[in-house]
Parts: sequence; structure tokens; C-alpha cells
Amino acid sequence: MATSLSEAYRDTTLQLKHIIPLDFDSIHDLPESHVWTTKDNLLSEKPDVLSIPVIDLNALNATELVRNACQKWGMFHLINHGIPLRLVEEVEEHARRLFGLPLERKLKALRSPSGATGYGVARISPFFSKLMWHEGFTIMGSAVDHAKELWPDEYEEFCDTMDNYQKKMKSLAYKILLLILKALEVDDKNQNQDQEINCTPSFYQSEGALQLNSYPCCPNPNRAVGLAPHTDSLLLTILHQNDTNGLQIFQEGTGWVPVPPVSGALVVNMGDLMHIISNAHFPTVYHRVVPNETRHRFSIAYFYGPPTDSIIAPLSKFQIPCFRPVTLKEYISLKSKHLEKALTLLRN
Ligand SMILES: C=C1C[C@]23C[C@H]1CC[C@H]2[C@@]12CCC[C@@](C)(C(=O)O1)[C@H]2[C@@H]3C(=O)O
Ligand SMILES: O=C(O)CCC(=O)C(=O)O
Ligand SMILES: [Fe+2]
Repeated sequence: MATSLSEAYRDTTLQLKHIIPLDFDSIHDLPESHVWTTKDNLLSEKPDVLSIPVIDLNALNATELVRNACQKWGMFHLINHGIPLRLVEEVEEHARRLFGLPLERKLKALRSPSGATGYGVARISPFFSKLMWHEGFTIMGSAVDHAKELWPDEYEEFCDTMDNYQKKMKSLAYKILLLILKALEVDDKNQNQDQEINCTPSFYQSEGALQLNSYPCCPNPNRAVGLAPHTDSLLLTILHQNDTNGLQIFQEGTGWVPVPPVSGALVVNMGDLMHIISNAHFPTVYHRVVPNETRHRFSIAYFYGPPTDSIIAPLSKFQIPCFRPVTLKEYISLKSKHLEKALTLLRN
């Protein structure tokens, strides 16, 4: 039987400091464990002169807009995406309620040392010597087991909302994937011949994962990091951010560019697998989150990827593939050992 996404993420055992977040409620000064050096966090940030494009999913020229955005940024804001605002707000409210619980309650749903789901710090944490001003909650499939640990008697509404959101995200992600494949000029004729594209129905079987992120107000935001720079591993990520700045993406030659929230829009960014199938035409987005002194940031990220036994390779229209084929399972394992270097290891 194919390995599930959560099993594929279950191969490393972590130290507790790389699982248990800080008790943010009881902290008034930035602890030494969370002080990053200038080199880590103060790379110059550009003012808002550059902005990530806003694309209407129903625009007649959506394919072209997506192609340009993916080539230049690997990212765009999406409007007219069809996800009811009410549902997005409900997910955000549940996230607020969850992270608002006292630490000892949240620890009941702590991710196990070799587990993939539940409450904890970001998975990339062991790669950095300092800890992040962040707490997360990861859902793969049903959230019921962890939700029962948090709220033994009233977990159903949380689970229903998360299920509904994941279902809607999955079909939106599939629509976006088709648009991106079109942008890569995989025409319908090719689609029938192209083995990788023939995999798209199996992409639809993908489980995806949902990550609730919380970045509490930070006493010394200039010396702390919300989420350390990283790229997302799967095909694409669909992100909702509350009305609080913090997300930034790195552009070669420019530096860190802020991605302020656009009301009603969702942020779509390319992940490592899209970089591979596009034969490096689309960058995988290197991004980070900086903390805020007065505002508590929440974000909801949906990671979309094919089943873990799928083979990921540059589309066959690219005659000189710059990456070797890899199964998603193998890629997850490479990434958990080598982080950003995983992609380089696949270069032909
Ligand atoms: C399906 C995914 C995608 C994961 C791992 C797993 C569940 C949690 C996701 C994140 C969320 C936070 C950033 C990241 C880098 C992390 O540390 O955990 C993401 C990672 C990835 O995109 O690699
Ligand atoms: O909070 C954010 O905007 C970023 C979240 C993120 O990068 C992630 O969950 O992978
Ligand atoms: Fe990310």
C-alpha cells in the first residue's frame, strides 16, 4: 500500500526543544534561545515598491498572468478563488481559539518525537541554532485524534471546519495546478502523450496537509525570527494570512520583499516539486516570516502534493531535464536531511 503523507514525514526523531514551543503567554523579554544574530535576520528589506501580482482566477488571460507571475516571482495573490470568505474566517477563528489555549492544554496535542501531526514548532527547526517566534499545528487528513486531545467534548466543529476547508483547498489547488500546467504550455494534445501529465488524475488523489501558524506579539521583533527562511516542499501552497504583515520572499538581486496581505485574496506559491516539473523555469519561493511587536499574526497554509509514491521529474517536453526523477517519498526524506540542498542533490 502507498505510504501516506504523514508516514513519509515520520522518519526522524527530534529533541523536545525542537518540538515544544515557548510559553509565549508568560514571556516578557526575548529569551537568549530566541535571539538571532544580525546576519540571520536583518538582511535589508525593500520598501513596498515591488509588489507580487494579484490575479483573478476567472480572468480571460489568467494563464498568461500566471505564467508571468510564476516565472518572475513563483508567487501571486489570487482573487475570485471561490473559497467563501466566511469559511476562511472560521478556520482563522478556530486557529485563534487553539493557539489561545494555555500551553499545558496545547501540549496534550503535542506532535510526537517521530510524528508529523499536531501542535509544535516548525519541522525545519533542527536546522537552525536559534528557535523561532512561532507555534504551529499540522493536520494531515482528519484532525480528530488531536482535536479530541484538545477539546474532549467539543472537537466536532473544529474537525468539520478543517475537513471542509481541506476539501475546498484541494479542488482549488487542482484548478491552479491545471492553470500552471497550461502556463507551462503543456497543450491538450501533449497531455495525452505526456506521462507526467497523465499523472494529474493521481495528483487529484493527493492528501495535502494543512498547517495553522501563530506568531504572537514579540517583545523584540528586530532580534527574533518568526519562521526561518525556507522553501515549501510540495507542488504549491495556498496561504491565508490575517491582516498582519510579516511574510517576505527573497528575490535574487533585490533582497527580501514583503508580501502584505491583500483582503479577500489567497497567496499561492510554488514549491520544490513545481520547480522540478517546470525544469527550473519556475522558482521555488524562498520565504520567511518576521515577527511583529503589537500584532499577533495567524496564517493558514495548505500544502498540495501528489501521492508519495508518484514520480516527480521535469515534464517530458523539456528535452534536457535538469533534475533526475525522484519519488515524493524519497524527496521528503532528502529534504529532512539536507533542507534546501535537497534540490541541488537532484541536479543532473
Ligand atoms: C506537508 C508538509 C509541508 C511541511 C512539512 C509537512 C507539514 C508541515 C509543513 C511545514 C509548515 C511550516 C514550514 C515548513 C517548511 C515546515 O517546517 O513544516 C513546511 C513543510 C514543507 O513544506 O517542507
Ligand atoms: O505565516 C506565513 O505566512 C508563512 C507560513 C509558511 O511559510 C509555511 O507554513 O510554510
Ligand atoms: Fe512556507
